[in-house]
Amino acid sequence: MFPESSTGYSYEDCQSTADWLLSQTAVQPLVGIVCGSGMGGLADGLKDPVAFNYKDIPNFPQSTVHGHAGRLVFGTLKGIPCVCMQGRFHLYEGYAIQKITMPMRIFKILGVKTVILTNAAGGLNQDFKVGDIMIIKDHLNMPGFAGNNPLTGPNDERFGLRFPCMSDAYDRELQQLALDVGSELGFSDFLREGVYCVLGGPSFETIAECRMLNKLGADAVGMSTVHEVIVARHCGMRVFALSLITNKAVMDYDSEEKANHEEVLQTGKHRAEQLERLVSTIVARLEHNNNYA
Ligand SMILES: O=P(O)(O)O[C@H]1O[C@H](CO)[C@@H](O)[C@H]1O
Ligand SMILES: Nc1nc2[nH]cnc2c(=O)[nH]1
Repeated sequence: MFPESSTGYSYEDCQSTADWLLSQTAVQPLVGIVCGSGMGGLADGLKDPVAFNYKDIPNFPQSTVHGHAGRLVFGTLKGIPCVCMQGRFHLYEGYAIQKITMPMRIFKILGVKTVILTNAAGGLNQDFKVGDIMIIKDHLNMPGFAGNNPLTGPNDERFGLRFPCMSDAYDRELQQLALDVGSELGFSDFLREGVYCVLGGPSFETIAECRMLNKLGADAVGMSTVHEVIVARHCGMRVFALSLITNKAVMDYDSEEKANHEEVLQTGKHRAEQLERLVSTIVARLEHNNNYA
């Protein structure tokens, strides 16, 4: 059903990519950050950055989506060594799901303990507003229901278990930390919690689909993150993830609104500064609590 499902990268392929990166930079990252659509500015906060274009990194896929620069940036955030993906990969770009998620395994081999993922998402929860930041507490993996899971194929125990648990995918301590940090920064008015649903994309949802997803318990919908979370948890990294609500999912046949990628990128720009402060303060507190792992 998924012809490329066994053509993911081997442990040795991932190791050689990680070794190549470590031979080019002195930064040994403890935190890995993934920038969502229009949120590449998160990487601009890194001190003493060393950046690699994806096209120059052995085995790395290429970014093809506007708003995803396609660079891996190493540096420090408030003194903590970090690596940041300025651009991620999506199913709709045509990559096998194992390729989309391969950077998580590179993170693991590089020594990353905590992964922070961000995404742009449509708000299904009727209480959400454009510009809200939703702390992800759980997910609905729609491609996974259809058998497209990034762990499909032979399992290499050096990465993790054949049947990893996902009921604790989103670290509860980190969710609380984010709420605390958000409140201290005065962000409580636009900080939410909820369930993220991933679809394959690239078409946005119909009205009937949005209504269905909302009934199923999803608060936000997007086309990423969940695959990365599954692979990150499989290999034992802690995960924190958030969605920027860039548009309201259209739920009403009288609505004139139409989802579009330009609005998604614009909302990212508007919230860029607050997102950067939220993420960098969370990273700084990781050190304070000594809770990378
Ligand atoms: O999830 P990220 O990468 O933030 O991007 C989101 O924004 C794009 C649609 O505008 C889709 O790729 C969707 O997944
Ligand atoms: N699937 C999906 N992805 C998005 N990314 C940003 N907004 C949306 C949306 O409304 N739907």
